[in-house]
Formats: sequence, C-alpha cells, structure tokens
Amino acid sequence: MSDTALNTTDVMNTDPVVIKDTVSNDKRKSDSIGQQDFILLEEDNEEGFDDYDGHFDNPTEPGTQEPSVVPAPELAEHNSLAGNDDFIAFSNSETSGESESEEDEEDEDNKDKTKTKIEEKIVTTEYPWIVNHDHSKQTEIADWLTLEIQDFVHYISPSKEEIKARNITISKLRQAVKSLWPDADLHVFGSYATDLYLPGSDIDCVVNSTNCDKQNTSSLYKLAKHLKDEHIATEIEVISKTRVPIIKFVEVESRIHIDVSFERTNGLEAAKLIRDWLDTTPGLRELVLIVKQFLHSRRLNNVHTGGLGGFSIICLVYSYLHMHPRIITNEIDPVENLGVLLIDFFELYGKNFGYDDVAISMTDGMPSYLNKYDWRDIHPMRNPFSLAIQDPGDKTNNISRGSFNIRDIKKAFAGAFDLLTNRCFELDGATLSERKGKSVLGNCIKYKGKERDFTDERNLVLNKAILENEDYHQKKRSRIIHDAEDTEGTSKESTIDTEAPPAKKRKKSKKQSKKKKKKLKDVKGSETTKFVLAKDEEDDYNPLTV
Ligand SMILES: Nc1ncnc2c1ncn2[C@@H]1O[C@H](COP(=O)(O)OP(=O)(O)OP(=O)(O)O)[C@@H](O)[C@H]1O
Ligand SMILES: [Mg+2]
Repeated sequence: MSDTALNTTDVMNTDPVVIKDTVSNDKRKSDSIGQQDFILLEEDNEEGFDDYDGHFDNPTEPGTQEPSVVPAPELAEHNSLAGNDDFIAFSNSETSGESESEEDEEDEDNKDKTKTKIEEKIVTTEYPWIVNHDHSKQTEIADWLTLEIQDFVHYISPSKEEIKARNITISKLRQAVKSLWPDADLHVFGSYATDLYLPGSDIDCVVNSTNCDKQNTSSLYKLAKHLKDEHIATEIEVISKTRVPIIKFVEVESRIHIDVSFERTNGLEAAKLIRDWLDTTPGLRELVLIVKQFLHSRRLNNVHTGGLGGFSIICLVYSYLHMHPRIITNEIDPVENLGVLLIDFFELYGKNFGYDDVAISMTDGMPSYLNKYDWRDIHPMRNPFSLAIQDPGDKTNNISRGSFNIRDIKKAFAGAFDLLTNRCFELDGATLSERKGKSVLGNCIKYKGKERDFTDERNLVLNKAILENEDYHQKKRSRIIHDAEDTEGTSKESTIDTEAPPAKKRKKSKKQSKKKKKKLKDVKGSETTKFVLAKDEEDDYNPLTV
C-alpha cells in the first residue's frame, strides 16, 4: 500500500472497498456524485506486484498473499464507513464468512500448509522452459532461439485445470449478475477470449443489459456490494470516474483478477477480430506472449503506470508481422523464424522506430504507417515522443495514448536487442559442451512463478469465453440477416405472414445453424479430441443481451 493511501483516515478499515479515480493520478478527493462515504484513492504504481505469480494483474495465490490494499489497523476505529450500508467488507475472513477465533487459527494453519506446498513448487531457474528441452546442438543460433520461443509458449500455455477454473469463474459471475439484474448478462472479452493470456492474466468482462442502464456510479456500487455479499469478490475497487468506468476485484475461489465494464460491445468486437488475426497471422500468438512476458517482468505492462497494455502489444505485433519485408515477400515462414523476428522486433521498436513522427494505422484491418501529423484525432499532442496506434475498431482512438513511459519501453526493447544479439554471438562461438544447458531467450525473458508443465491443454477443454464470443457474433450476424430480410420483405410484400416465416427462410436458418455447428467444431478442434465442460460451468448465457 502506498504511504499516501495510509493517510486517508476516513476510508481505512480492516475491510475497505477502494474507490479509485484514475483521472487524477496523485490526488484523492470525495466522490462528486454524492456518495461522500467513499474516498477516492490514488492509483498505486507498485501495489500488488508479485514476481512469484508470472503476471502483474493477478498477483495472488490462494492463501499465500495479503490483500493488495493492506488495512491500517490504527485507523480502523475512526472509520466513518463502519456500519454504513454501502460499506463493503474486504478481509479474507469476512469473505469466507468465518469469524470464530478457532476457525481463524485453523485457517492460519491451513494457510501455512498451503504456503509451504506452493513454495515447494516455485521454479528454481529463471528459464524453466529449457528444462529437458535442450537445443544447444542446433547449427543456427537463430533456430535455437526459435525453438526456445516455441518451448516458452508451450510452457506458459494453460492446463486443463486453469481453463476450467476460468470457465467456472465466468459462470459464477454471470449467475451473480443475472440474479441482481435479470435483464442483464455478462460477456467476456480481452485475453481470455483471444487465448492470449499469461498464467496470471485478468479476465475482462462486460455487463450489458436490455435497458442499457447499468453504466452509472450507483450500479457500479450495487454490483460491487452484491458480489461482496455473495462471497464472490474480494479486494474490490470501484473506478467510476474514468472514460470507461469499471469494477476491479479478485474472485474469491480462483483468485483470478476480474475487470468488469458496463454497457459496451467494442471489446466483444475486438476479441473476434483478434481471433481472426490469430487464424491468419502465423507467429502472432508466440510473439505476443513473448513480448507480454518481457514487458511484464520489467513492470512495463501496466497502462496505469505508463506501460504498454495487452491490446497495444497485440496491435503492435500484428502490424509488425504484416509489414515485415521478409514476410510480405514470402521470403521466410514466420513460425520457423520466430527468433529472427523477435530480434528484428526489438531492433525496430528499440532503436529505429520514429516515435516522434510515425503512428501505426489499422484502417480496415490493414496495418500501415501513418504520419502523425496527418492523424488529426491525436492533436494537440502533449508529447510527440509517444506511441500512437489506431484502434482497429475506431480510427479516432489512439489505444496507446496511456503508455506515457515509452522512453523506458523503448530502452527495454533496445536492451533486449543488444542482449539477444550478444548472446547469439557468444553461443555461436562456443563449444558444444559450453553450450549445454544454456538459454538464448533467457537473456531477455525471465519466468518466476509456480512450476508448470509443457502441456498446452487448450484442445482438451473448451474455452467458454471463445465459444460464447463466437456465439454472440453468430447470433448478431443472423439478426442482421434476419432484419435485412424483414425490411426487404415488408417493402416488397407487405402481405407476408410474420408469424410463420416462409419455408425458404426456415431452410436458410437450418443451414446457418449447420454453419454455426461447423464453426464451433473448428473452435473446439478435431472430432477425436476429448473435451471437458464441467457441469458447474454450464449456465444460461444469452448472447443476445447487448
Ligand atoms: N486503449 C483502449 N482503447 C479501446 N479499447 C481498449 C483499450 N485498451 C483495451 N481495450 C479493450 O480491452 C480489451 C482488453 O485489453 P487489455 O489491454 O487488457 O488486453 P488483454 O488482451 O486482455 O491483455 P492482458 O492479458 O494483459 O490483460 C481489448 O481487447 C480491447 O477490446
Ligand atoms: Mg485483459
């Protein structure tokens, strides 16, 4: 917790809900919408970071961590929120509903045991992806690097249990949202819906409702309280004064960090677009995950502290691959040349890119470079030395405008280029015995965290977020076709009975559902693959609630 937050005598209690106003980064003030019982806290740069987790956004392991906002006991009794109906408790014991001291002791015992267990499983090397995967005999060092990148990606790809935990979490949240607001539904976007998540990545969700009336401060508080009361959420933060108001919390059982936004569909569109990109851009997943991990281990991935967020990384790597001269001329196969491509990426964005003058355009999904001067929407520019990437879904939006720490990001990329090329030269000149057990990639990527295995089990368990997003888009397409046919039908033949659609139309919808089934099969993989969708993962997801 930051020192400044500790001074906030009114808000601190053993169990605070933190209300953040990210508009002002270093001030705190009363919530202007009249909920004076809440104090807005500043954003805390370092808070919650834990090298042992593998990701900034999800710093905790069950039973091993303190909440990211540590209560200030000496201030608790002065807390004016105590007893307030709007007050949402924060502590672990409140969350689990246990208050007896015996139970507390037992809890502590269990915590200790879990802690020891987890500590035993922490990796002992900084580059665990090379364990039992030795490529030191490769003649070309670039091929060695490529193979290491592939191993790294396998290493951090999710296990069955991780996918199931995410699926169950989504279902639980959906049920909670629906029980509070029957006209609403919860949809998932971001890295879980694109399969571009690191082990500790958060899950981005959005609540959409038929009445489209949930994006207001009181709804945010309502949902926060409801999730707290249902023992689903802990470490809740209500961030209500930003362009995109959100609730952030940790799901109690899975300890996954969740972001919930309201009444928006752009994230659902972006998820579909990114999955299409992944299907058509070999090497995109591998490079995105490497760059994500690279920035994460340097704490340069958090937009709130000027870092480069996941969405910007995806767009940056996608545009890079689509404009790489040796790829567009079919000179190289990206998947077989990930090593060279990674080094080139670090060189371009660490040494050569003209941040002052060049923006990255994504108009119509076609990446190109754009003169910053010509992109009028980003003017006036406070700092020309900045990364500017056009939102593929809205060409007026610069998705990397928050990444104000581009100087450090650039420096890190340049350093990675130097480290990697030096390592390549060093190992190229080394003897076989000197090479054994060495890592090329380990010179710039580190992984500290729970021990994992190399099995990428994404083809064994359905990712609910992807399925539901496919379903959402399929239903949306059908609705558009249906609406268009309806409009045509009404204007041409106003006598058509709207209750009973014509036979032709019925046939078409059958065809569509066949197409949908095929599409879902594609998502699921081959027919012979065994899938697991646990009973408690099923829920009444409604892709039409938007
Ligand atoms: N600056 C932005 N402007 C518009 N939409 C954004 C912006 N940043 C994020 N988004 C939306 O939120 C989604 C999630 O963004 P985020 O940066 O969390 O990426 P991510 O793929 O979820 O990565 P991570 O695993 O690091 O969380 C994006 O896919 C996009 O739809
Ligand atoms: Mg995310």
